[in-house]
Amino acid sequence: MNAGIIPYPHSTGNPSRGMSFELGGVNFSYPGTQKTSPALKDVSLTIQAGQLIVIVGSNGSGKSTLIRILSRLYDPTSGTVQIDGRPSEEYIVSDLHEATALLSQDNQLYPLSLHENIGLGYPDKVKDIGLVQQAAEQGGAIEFISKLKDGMSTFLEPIIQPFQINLYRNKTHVLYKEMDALRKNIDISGGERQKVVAARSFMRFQSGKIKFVAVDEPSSALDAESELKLFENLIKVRDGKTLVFVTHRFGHLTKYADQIICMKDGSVCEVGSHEELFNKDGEYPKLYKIQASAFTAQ
Ligand SMILES: Nc1ncnc2c1ncn2[C@@H]1O[C@H](COP(=O)(O)OP(=O)(O)OP(=O)(O)O)[C@@H](O)[C@H]1O
Repeated sequence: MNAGIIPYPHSTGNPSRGMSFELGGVNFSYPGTQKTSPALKDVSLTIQAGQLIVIVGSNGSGKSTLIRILSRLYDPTSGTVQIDGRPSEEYIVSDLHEATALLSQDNQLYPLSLHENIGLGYPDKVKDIGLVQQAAEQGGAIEFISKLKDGMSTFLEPIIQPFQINLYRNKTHVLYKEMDALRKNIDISGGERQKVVAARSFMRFQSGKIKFVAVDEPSSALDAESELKLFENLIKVRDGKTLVFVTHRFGHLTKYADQIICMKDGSVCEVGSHEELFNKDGEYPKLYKIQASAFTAQ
């Protein structure tokens, strides 16, 4: 990856409205991949600052890869990416990452309390109980956290291995009871993990540095109602941010979108609003109708 020297945000573009993107003829193959066709093929598109974009398409069509290029986790194999009107490689990569909140299935939780896991989104304010609580609510995590005996203080995945070696056969040892309690880790579900990570993103928003929010398929872990709530809460704080959402669920998301980007086999096959795309004989109405029929079929 090319490391630039220009800080972000920069006076070019209008970062106060969110990050803008312009992709020209982007091709991308994963390093060392066995696949003969690239993950992205000749992708050209424009995302204006502050827009709400929804990316749809069938499995393997390149949605997550596009998000990774926009988030500058990878540079294209060929083609150009402009951010706020400048080649993306001119910027300091860590600055771009600091201005980006990426919410995906890959997100990590740490062996810390739930409070700390959320507060880490904005370390300067980790001790601000009210702010962390608010982020937990916005991420949709507060409901399940309030049902835990220790609430926000619940510790996730404690690392006990190094301490238990001399204890596990000695049940009378004074520390055995402590160790036994620790061993009963709080194991939270995939959807609950996603909500904690979402809460951490809302905490990051408090820093005022986030200009681009990418949400990659929370629906694989979140139920429909939780996804809708997360989406509504993101909409409430979207001011000054560009929001890109990848989803397999159509409806509320796609109807709100300024632009829907529909992908097929690594290429962008259609771009437009729900109304524009729905009335054409293309991939979008096909995917939409397949999904609708799954709910209406007897
Ligand atoms: N880390 C990786 N290494 C190699 N190939 C990858 C990697 N991630 C994705 N691919 C390949 O790149 C192509 C596009 O994948 P991508 O994950 O972007 O699709 P997607 O539209 O997000 O799919 P899905 O809806 O299944 O999540 C696929 O052929 C996939 O197998």
